[in-house]
Parts: sequence; C-alpha cells; structure tokens
Amino acid sequence: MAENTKKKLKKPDVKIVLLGDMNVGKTSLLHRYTERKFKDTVSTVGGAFYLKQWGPYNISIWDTAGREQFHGLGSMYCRGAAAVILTYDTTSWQSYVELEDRFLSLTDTANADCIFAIVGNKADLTDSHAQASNPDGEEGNQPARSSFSSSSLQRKQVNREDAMALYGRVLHYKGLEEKTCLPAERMVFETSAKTGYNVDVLFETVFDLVVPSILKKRNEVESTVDLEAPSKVKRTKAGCCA
Ligand SMILES: Nc1nc2c(ncn2[C@@H]2O[C@H](COP(=O)(O)OP(=O)(O)OP(=O)(O)O)[C@@H](O)[C@H]2O)c(=O)[nH]1
Ligand SMILES: [Mg+2]
Repeated sequence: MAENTKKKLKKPDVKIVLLGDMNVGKTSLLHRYTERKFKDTVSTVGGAFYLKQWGPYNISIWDTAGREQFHGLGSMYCRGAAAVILTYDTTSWQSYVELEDRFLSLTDTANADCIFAIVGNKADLTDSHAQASNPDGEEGNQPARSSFSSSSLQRKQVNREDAMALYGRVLHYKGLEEKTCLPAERMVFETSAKTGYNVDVLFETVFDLVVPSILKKRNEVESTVDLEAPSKVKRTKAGCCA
C-alpha cells in the first residue's frame, strides 16, 4: 500500500516560488489558477506546494507565508528555485517596498539562472481597473484583510512603472545586465485573483520560461551517467568472463 502511494507521487522537475508580504494574494492567485475560482483564504502557515503537469514536465509551485514570523523559512523554500514570483498588492505601497527590503535577499538560495516575475495583484481595486471589473462597487472595493495599520503608505497605489523599476533593481541585485535578461515588459504583471485578470498569462509565461532549466538539468544528469557508463561496461565484461 505504502509502496503504491510512493509510486504515484510525481517528482517535480523544477520549482517555482511565490514570495511576498502577507495579504497580497499569493494563495488566492494559486487558487484562481488551479481551481478556477476566488475563494476565502486563511493566512498561510509555513508553506504549501502544488504540482502542475506542464506538457511532459512536473512543476512544483510553492506558496509561502508572508507573515513575518515565517520569514526564516523563505530562503529554504527558494533553494534551487528556477523562478520566483515576487508579489505585491497594487493598493499597498508598503507591500511593494517590502519585496526589496525583506524578500529579495531570500532568493540568494535560488538557482543562479533563476527567472524573476514581478506581480501586482488586486488590480481590480486600482483606479484603472475597479470600474471595469467591478461596476457595482460591491465586495471588491472593501479593504481586504490587512497586516498594516491604515497608513498613507498602505493606501498609495503602485503602478506598472514602479514594478518595471523594481524589476530593474532586482536584476541589478542579482548582478545581471538588463539587456541580457528577459525584458521588464514581459516579466511584470498586474493581476487580479478575484476576477482572474492575467492570472493564466502569469503562470503559463513562467512555466514556459522554466522549461529550458528543466532540459539543462536533464542534460547534466545524462552527461554524468555517460561518464559512469564505461566502468559499468567493464564490470559486466568481467562478470561474463569469470
Ligand atoms: N479584491 C481583491 N482581493 C484579493 C485579491 N487576491 C486576494 N485578495 C484578498 O486578499 C486577502 C489575502 O489573500 P491571500 O491569498 O490569503 O494572501 P496571501 O498573500 O496568501 O497571504 P499570506 O498567506 O498571509 O502570506 C484575502 O481576503 C483575499 O480574499 C484580488 O485580486 N482582489
Ligand atoms: Mg497565503
């Protein structure tokens, strides 16, 4: 029985991590993508992962806890990550600031060629999207569960240009040159887990971008096996002659 369960577990080929302050909507984004709905969440404890089959590949997506008390776990979750999705709440300037202040250094344990996406969630609540996606101004205009006092910082909206600037600073932090990396226009997303706006595009863009990392890892494994091959052949011959 235990053996059967073991066999059914798929081994992830690659890891993607969602990082960002509490309440920005990381869990909601993952629910929206995997379950196609917006549902009530509770603040994540530690972390949880979801396995996504993408073509022939298995991709694990790690949903981490944004709460300060779990901060120490962040770098552990990022270890060996092929992509990190840095998430903020478009209606909370503080959540944007926290990405650089608190979360970016956690990605030091990620792969050297890790891909970064910057995601501004709750786009349905910003001036430009609120009218279109929520014409009656019902629940979406209520402030969501909050981790901060109602400071002016929290109320200040974050726009796409701010996110593009952050992307540039992330590359700089990583010692990468912008012109040799994926462009900000492609890696900055505004999403709404509530309406579903841009959620599939976000995840599926990232899935496509980590495929080369899977292939590279497989090639490395194969060349290691090749190096070992002659000694295996020798052993077989010896066994045959004995
Ligand atoms: N209006 C709106 N509310 C959202 C959106 N995404 C999440 N929320 C709300 O924001 C709150 C926090 O969402 P979560 O998904 O639990 O946030 P989280 O980032 O996982 O938080 P932690 O697990 O504590 O790190 C909940 O009340 C959600 O319903 C969105 O796109 N629009
Ligand atoms: Mg969560």
